[in-house]
Amino acid sequence: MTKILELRDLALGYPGRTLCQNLSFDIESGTTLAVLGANGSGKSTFVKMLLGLLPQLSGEAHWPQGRPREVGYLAQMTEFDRRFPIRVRDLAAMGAWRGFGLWGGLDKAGRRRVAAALDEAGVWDIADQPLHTLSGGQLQRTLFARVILQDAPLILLDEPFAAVDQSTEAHLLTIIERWRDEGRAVVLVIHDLSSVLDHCTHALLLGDDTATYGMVDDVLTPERLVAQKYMSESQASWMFRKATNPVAEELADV
Ligand SMILES: Nc1ncnc2c1ncn2[C@@H]1O[C@H](COP(=O)(O)OP(=O)(O)OP(=O)(O)O)[C@@H](O)[C@H]1O
Repeated sequence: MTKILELRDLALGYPGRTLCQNLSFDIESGTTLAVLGANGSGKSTFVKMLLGLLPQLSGEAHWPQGRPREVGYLAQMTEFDRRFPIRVRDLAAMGAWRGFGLWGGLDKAGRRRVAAALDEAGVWDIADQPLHTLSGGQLQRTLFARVILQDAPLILLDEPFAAVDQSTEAHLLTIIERWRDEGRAVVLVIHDLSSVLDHCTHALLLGDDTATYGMVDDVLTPERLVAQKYMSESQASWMFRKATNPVAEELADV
């Protein structure tokens, strides 16, 4: 595994408002980091800091291999204006703009890459549809195709499953797993604990002025989730009974 980013004693927030501090860990290639926490705990702030849109309040963020030319990014869907008058294939192709420049056109190889990304994301059949006609799930798949085309070593996804159904979520999770298998690092803000337990390697749990980082199974214990007010005791006992009891899981799937 290669270190992509080293965070040391980092404090996050805004002038006059610290959200969390003492963040010290590495983000490495071939890992999937789930960022969890209650609303307002600073998850999007953390992602925006990684993206370089916000400075940290203090501490250091160091890129041992140099800052990558491209960081893949998917913003929260609520930040996206789908009235933009372009088609599915044009939005996806924006992920490959470095290959053809801001004002240039795609060559044959570029068009093939766009088609392959749309196909992998499951939106090839609607490639010519304008954005305003898409459902939430179709738009999210198109945005995933754009991230595929960014071909970045670090990929940041802010609530990628917020407006999608179960089968779309399962499909998008396979793309995230491929990214990890290819040695990319994926950081995703996510609320669904069962997806975190099944698909992520590491977790960062943000709470009131606290942050816990580690392997998923070490961080997401029922006791900690309750202590950090992420869920109530009854929710935690239901959740973990389901996650650790295969018979209950099978019954839940019927
Ligand atoms: N530009 C800003 N200036 C000052 N405070 C901000 C700014 N942007 C966000 N905040 C505050 O910082 C806190 C954390 O916001 P953030 O969006 O990172 O939370 P979050 O964990 O992603 O929340 P959610 O789950 O609701 O998306 C919130 O209280 C928010 O109001």
